[in-house]
Amino acid sequence: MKKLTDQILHEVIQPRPDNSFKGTFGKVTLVGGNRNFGGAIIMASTAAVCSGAGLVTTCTDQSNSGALHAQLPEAMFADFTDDQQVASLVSAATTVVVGPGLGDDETSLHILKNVFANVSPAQNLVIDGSAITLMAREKLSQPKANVIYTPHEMEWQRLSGIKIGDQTEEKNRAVRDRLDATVVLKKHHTEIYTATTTYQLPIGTPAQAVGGMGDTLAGMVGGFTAEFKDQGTKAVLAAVYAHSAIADKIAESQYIVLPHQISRALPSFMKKMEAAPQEHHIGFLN
Ligand SMILES: NC(=O)C1=CN([C@@H]2O[C@H](COP(=O)(O)OP(=O)(O)OC[C@H]3O[C@@H](n4cnc5c(N)ncnc54)[C@H](O)[C@@H]3O)[C@@H](O)[C@H]2O)[C@@H](O)CC1
Ligand SMILES: Nc1ncnc2c1ncn2[C@@H]1O[C@H](COP(=O)(O)OP(=O)(O)O)[C@@H](O)[C@H]1O
Ligand SMILES: [Mg+2]
Repeated sequence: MKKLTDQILHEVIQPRPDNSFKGTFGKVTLVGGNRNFGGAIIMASTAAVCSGAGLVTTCTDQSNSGALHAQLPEAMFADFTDDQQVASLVSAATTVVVGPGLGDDETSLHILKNVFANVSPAQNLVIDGSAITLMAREKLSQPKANVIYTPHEMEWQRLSGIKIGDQTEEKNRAVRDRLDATVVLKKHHTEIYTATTTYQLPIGTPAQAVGGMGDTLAGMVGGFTAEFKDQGTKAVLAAVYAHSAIADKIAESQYIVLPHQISRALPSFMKKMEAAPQEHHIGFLN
């Protein structure tokens, strides 16, 4: 297993060209957040916006609209039960993120099927949380797209059939190869399975063991893969690394890290990473 280093950040986070506009940095469409889990999709959307995606649209339960706009006026809203609107927002996206707080009832399943029916091979599709659980339970086929799964160990057990205690690199890779997708297996020292390589994240802290931490990562993967779309899988690696690097820094002075704090720290963190490597350790949160 290859250990990720902060080098990945310097490779991926490039200065923005002068001659650019929001369309240069990709569109992210996020789908999730039922009546009970609105916070999950708001956290994911916040992460996508703060990662620098050009345009972010959140397809969620109508009841979350006010909270979304109050927290994150940069995001646009769509009702996730409006099949036609979701279909066109999914088709137009650089990256689609589906699953944070989606839930696992009949409505959730219908929405997930609509998303899967409208993605195309050139798009990135981040499948997280409830969407992984639903796919496994309903035995849904994986749509043709550049698929990135972000399961925790139980979600990976459901999807892969490999029990948590048996999730070895060899077994995980065999399932990854069958899926032909990128797998971000989240835990302490998260593992990332790409087509060619297995990476391990050597950083991260138990201060991250807080609800919404994975929703935030899913939004960051969405934001990075849209903004840095030419970087391919490296954008996923950079998002995973940045998520825990920021958390480690916050955890120097806090017992726990709140997921939205990671998102809010992203713009200044990314500015430091864009700078020369020798400068990047100097207190980016100050
Ligand atoms: N504020 C919100 O709205 C939140 C909504 N959430 C959403 O709630 C839905 C259900 O997700 P959950 O993950 O809570 O529930 P799940 O039922 O999918 O997974 C939790 C179960 O997995 C087990 N488990 C084993 N290993 C684990 C590991 N390494 N990490 C996490 N759990 C592990 C736990 O003990 C528990 O029994 C998702 O759609 C998620 O996005 C959660 O993210 C929590 C916050
Ligand atoms: N002890 C830990 N050490 C490092 N990272 C952790 C630890 N516990 C949780 N995390 C990270 O927090 C996130 C949890 O994801 P997930 O369980 O999907 O959260 P949620 O669905 O509540 O948002 C993952 O990125 C995981 O790697
Ligand atoms: Mg999760």
